[in-house]
Amino acid sequence: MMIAIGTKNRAKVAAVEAVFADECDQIVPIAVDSGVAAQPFSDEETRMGAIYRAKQACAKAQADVGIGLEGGVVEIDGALWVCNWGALVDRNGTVICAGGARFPLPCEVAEEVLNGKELGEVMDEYTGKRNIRQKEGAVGVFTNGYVSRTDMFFHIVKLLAGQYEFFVKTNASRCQLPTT
Ligand SMILES: O=P(O)(O)OP(=O)(O)OP(=O)(O)OC[C@H]1O[C@@H](n2cnc3c(O)ncnc32)[C@H](O)[C@@H]1O
Repeated sequence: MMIAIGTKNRAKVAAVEAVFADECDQIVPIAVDSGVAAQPFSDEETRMGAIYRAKQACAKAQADVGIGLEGGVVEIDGALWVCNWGALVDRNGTVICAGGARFPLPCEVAEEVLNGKELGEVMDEYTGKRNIRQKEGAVGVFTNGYVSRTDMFFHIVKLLAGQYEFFVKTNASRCQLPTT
């Protein structure tokens, strides 16, 4: 099985490799568009970005499975929270999604993002380090190193892998509520 990941971000690639390395022949990181804003601002936009990345990666690499991982922010009760989503697609049109960790951003970071800066850029300024988005991530910084961005995406990728295995094994139908 060949898996394409819709990113070259090392924190994301490491998470996919940790889950799938033993099970597939090839894992190919490939740069693709997310199809959404560089800084997604809702769960829906972030999830759509993950799906778009997964589909693009699968098609571009002619892989069996494509995986997309996307980070975004969402406003909850007057605060700005980081949200994370993942998607797995296959050549038959199967689409599996999973949401991951959420945590609130400190005021000074949230304000910069609300003023139009990307979180990755703000995190580099805040920490005085470079490329935090490919390393511990905001989650690593604000959990004092307890949970890295790779740990966080590792959990999402396991949710994707497990759901996909269950879906293939049981051919279970997934719920699609009628839209009003
Ligand atoms: O290379 P790609 O795959 O594009 O990864 P990215 O980190 O640049 O892009 P995402 O689409 O995952 O995230 C959207 C924006 O939010 C930022 N972001 C999200 N989660 C983050 C985290 O935990 N740490 C730092 N930046 C984060 C990220 O850097 C982007 O500016």
